[in-house]
Amino acid sequence: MILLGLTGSIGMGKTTVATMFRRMGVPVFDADATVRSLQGPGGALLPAIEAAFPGTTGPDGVDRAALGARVFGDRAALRRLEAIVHPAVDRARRGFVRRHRARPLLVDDVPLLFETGGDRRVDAVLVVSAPAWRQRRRVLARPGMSALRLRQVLARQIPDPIKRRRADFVVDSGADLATTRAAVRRLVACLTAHGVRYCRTCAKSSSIPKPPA
Ligand SMILES: CC(C)(COP(=O)(O)OP(=O)(O)OC[C@H]1O[C@@H](n2cnc3c(N)ncnc32)[C@H](O)[C@@H]1O)[C@@H](O)C(=O)NCCC(=O)NCCS
Ligand SMILES: Nc1ncnc2c1ncn2[C@@H]1O[C@H](COP(=O)(O)OP(=O)(O)OP(=O)(O)O)[C@@H](O)[C@H]1O
Repeated sequence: MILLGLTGSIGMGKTTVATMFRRMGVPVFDADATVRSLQGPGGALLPAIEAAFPGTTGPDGVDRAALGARVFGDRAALRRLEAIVHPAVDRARRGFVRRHRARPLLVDDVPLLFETGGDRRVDAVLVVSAPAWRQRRRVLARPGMSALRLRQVLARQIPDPIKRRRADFVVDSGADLATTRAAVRRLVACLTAHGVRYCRTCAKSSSIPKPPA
């Protein structure tokens, strides 16, 4: 079984590509959704988070703005939060892998895969990437998003060119959805038929798209 890490910077199309994998029958573990459910109403992590960061949880779960204000900009506090959140996400992921262990390919969708060292636990990494101007246009079209907030998020993420360099595979999401879907389909077919090592060679010879870093 191959565990493929799926990542990409904000607005690059990672969620869209994760949906494409699901529709092709590939099980996808959604790390972000897992965090949200563990931190949501009645979530298993609420007592530990309240103990470490008093006043940041309530009947609706974690107050993300309040918790963000406590941890972003304070490295030690963020590490304390991660020490609560990440082991629980790892447990949920191990359960997901166990449930689907008979499948040839699983996807681990983690927005901060490289930032949190998750690339070490997967067999290969797929980065979804588009030109920066297109990313910016997509993100700024979202309600409540501003140029300042985009700058702040980008400052906390490893830059896209470095992600692409570190990736085994890159899917270009800069063109239309059909082109991206075709690239995902080629990757699924190659990985399930031949495995990671062979597909890395395919990617280099460009039958699976890997734009230059
Ligand atoms: C502090 C929280 C509640 C703030 O939530 P909020 O919805 O306001 O922001 P969101 O999660 O969308 O993060 C905004 C941006 O901050 C950055 N960021 C979030 N968590 C981290 C982190 N652990 N390390 C570095 N950057 C981070 C990302 O670039 C992200 O795009 C939330 O980010 C959180 O619980 N983070 C810690 C858990 C974690 O590491 N999650 C991600 C990986 S599993
Ligand atoms: N070829 C393409 N591939 C992927 N997404 C595309 C493409 N063309 C247009 N889009 C659009 O770009 C947007 C990408 O948003 P998406 O939520 O998938 O990104 P994301 O990387 O998950 O973002 P975030 O990290 O902020 O959650 C969607 O609205 C999607 O429809």
